[in-house]
Amino acid sequence: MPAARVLIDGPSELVFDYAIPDGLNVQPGCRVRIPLRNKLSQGTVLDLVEQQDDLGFALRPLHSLSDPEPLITPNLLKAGRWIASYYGCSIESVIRALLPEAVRTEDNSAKVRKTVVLENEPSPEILAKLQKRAPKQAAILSLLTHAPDKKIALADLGDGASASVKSLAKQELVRLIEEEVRRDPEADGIEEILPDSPLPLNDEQEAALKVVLESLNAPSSSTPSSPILLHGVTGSGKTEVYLQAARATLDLGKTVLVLVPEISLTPQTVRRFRARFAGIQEQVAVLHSNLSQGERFDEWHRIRKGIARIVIGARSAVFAPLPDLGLILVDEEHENTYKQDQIPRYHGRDVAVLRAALENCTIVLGSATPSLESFQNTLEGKYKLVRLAKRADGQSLPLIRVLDMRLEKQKQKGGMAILSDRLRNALEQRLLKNEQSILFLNRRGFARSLQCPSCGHVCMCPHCSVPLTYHREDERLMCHICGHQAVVPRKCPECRDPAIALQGYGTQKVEEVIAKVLPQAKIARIDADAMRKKHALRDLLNAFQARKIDVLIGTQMIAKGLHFPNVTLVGILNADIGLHVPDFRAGERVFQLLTQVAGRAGRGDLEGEVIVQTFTPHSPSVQFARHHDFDGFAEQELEFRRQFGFPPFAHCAVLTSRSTHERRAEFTLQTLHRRLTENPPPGLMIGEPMPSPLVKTHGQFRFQLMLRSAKARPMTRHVQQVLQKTTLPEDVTVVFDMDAWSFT
Ligand SMILES: Nc1ncnc2c1ncn2[C@@H]1O[C@H](COP(=O)(O)OP(=O)(O)OP(=O)(O)O)[C@@H](O)[C@H]1O
Ligand SMILES: [Zn+2]
Ligand SMILES: [Zn+2]
Repeated sequence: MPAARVLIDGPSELVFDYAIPDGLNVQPGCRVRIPLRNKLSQGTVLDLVEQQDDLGFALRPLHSLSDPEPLITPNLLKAGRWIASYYGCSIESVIRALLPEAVRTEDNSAKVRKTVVLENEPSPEILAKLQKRAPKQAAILSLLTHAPDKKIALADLGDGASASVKSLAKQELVRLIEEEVRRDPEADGIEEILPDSPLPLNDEQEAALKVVLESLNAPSSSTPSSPILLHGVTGSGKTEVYLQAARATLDLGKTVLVLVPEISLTPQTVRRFRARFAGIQEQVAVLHSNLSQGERFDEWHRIRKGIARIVIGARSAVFAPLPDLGLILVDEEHENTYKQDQIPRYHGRDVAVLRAALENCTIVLGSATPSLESFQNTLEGKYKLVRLAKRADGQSLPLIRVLDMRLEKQKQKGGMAILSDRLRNALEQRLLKNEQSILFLNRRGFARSLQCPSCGHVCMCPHCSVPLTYHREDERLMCHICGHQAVVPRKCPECRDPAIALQGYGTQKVEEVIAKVLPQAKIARIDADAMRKKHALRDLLNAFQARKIDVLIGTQMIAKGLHFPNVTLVGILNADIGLHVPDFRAGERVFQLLTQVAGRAGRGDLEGEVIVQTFTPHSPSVQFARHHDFDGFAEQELEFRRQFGFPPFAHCAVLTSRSTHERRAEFTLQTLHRRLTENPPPGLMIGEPMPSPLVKTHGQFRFQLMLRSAKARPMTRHVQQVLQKTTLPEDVTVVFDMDAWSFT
């Protein structure tokens, strides 16, 4: 008689075996009710195990099944185990990701959503006090004051907001109510979508589709076909290839999973899927982050039953329980939003590749700027490479001009040098011709490097070839990889200019400047603040589409997948910023960003122009982007990565300790470092414990060290073993981030 090995819900990771009562069809992945101490609890069956005869006591029988069918399919359970061991996290945390809260809680029929309502406008004194003492509460209040109807769903405030809300409620500043919601996620202001039909493909698209179809039609008995990397320049019609591949998959009676970096930032992609499959609207499920619990529950079950046959969602949708999965599409596969920055810290694209292998289905990773990880996989023959080198509408890629802001700075004599004369003239011309412009402000990275405004010199680590980070508190420069330290130079080491200093300005400032030089222009701004209001982004993009706006100013948010035929000018104000952060992917990110942003120009009948303002005009990221030369960039960047032992030639993980108590956080990491170096697996490179670039956030001090190894598993295992053997002080949290994408 097999017994059921059950993982009990809850943070304590309890796993117990239970006997299976006669007549109960219990399988791995089933949700069950079990007796625990004196009450009934819920859990998930991880495995069926042989009951041992010599236990000396009888196992307690489990009580009942919560759902007659296993909620986690065998393949997803396998993926879950892989994630737990690869990323070094608990299987419980992975099950949480696999089964959304809405699906795990038993009473999911509730059609209510917990909503936070502003009860009393906070006085400036209270706000100031909160900003110091409880910044999270202050942030919630400021969100509420700007929200429509002064209310926001609790779920939209993100993980861990409950405590802050509770405390705000105690101060009678907010109220938590349960709001009735409609269960139709579409009912909420989605505009009418006109159906469209497939476009005749051009030769390149045809060839790309053929590769996908070959994989789709491969007999299921054969070995799984390799993942396909679709490298298509901006505007080359990748989406059309996705759409036709999706259609072919449905025709085979199979289902389709579409992953996008973020639903709200890729409205046009979502809209095109809806439009193409409009006749079978109910077959498309879009997993927004703002679904209520009830909606999420409904969608999840619609997917599991095979009613929804196309699922579009961000990272976590990789766990959507689609039956008969035939095709996974990962759009903008290079995007770092695919990496989850909370436990379990999985990478959505990598899990998608794993899932495709387990389900023996086709997977396409698409991008105009593929990650070097994926690209290297094509060079090693693990992935197939398919290319779309031309724009679908026959237009050429936009002309990119690089403007040396060091000269501009001299001309403008000590000013902030936000807008060059060249860019200003170009904007004026567009206004005269009634064409539109996008101005892009790079805001990545708060941890600033030191750059000379006169000659563009950046202070670099002599050992690691990454920029040194400036620590204001103690006026030091520090390398976050090896620990090298230097004093802040009084003069630029290159040109002797004493003005070497931090630069930084925001979208608001840009808006001011533009309004001054182009008083007649209609200007709008998209940034994190503007995004907060529901539908604000969509409304703004619609207004831009309708040409009610001349100049759109924005940050990273406008870099992705937008298609506006009347945009003929894109200005990139400060191409450098992201270049000088202490992150070996900095160059890659800047290249991606410049290419993607430039790709927003000239997507209609009119030719596009891109002006890139930079203090380092000769940096490879800028130059290769300017020449639309992905291969050139990849070759040089891969050489650098290989030489210094960075991904894709090694796995890179970060171990972080944090505490409100600075010394204890530091001491803990030093202890861990000592133990890690005691008998490391061969090939493991262990960095020095260092303050994080963001040393103090949310009142916590953070220290980190970087680990690298060509082999992933031995590294994760070694760290887990050391962590298990080490008793951490109560007020210190230690986080292990495998395949880290953020080093701040
Ligand atoms: N075969 C085709 N014939 C005519 N027009 C096409 C064809 N394929 C795509 N297009 C059009 O070309 C434009 C750009 O295509 P699409 O947005 O799919 O490109 P993309 O590669 O996804 O771009 P990006 O990476 O920049 O988001 C769209 O307006 C699309 O309708
Ligand atoms: Zn200088
Ligand atoms: Zn260094």
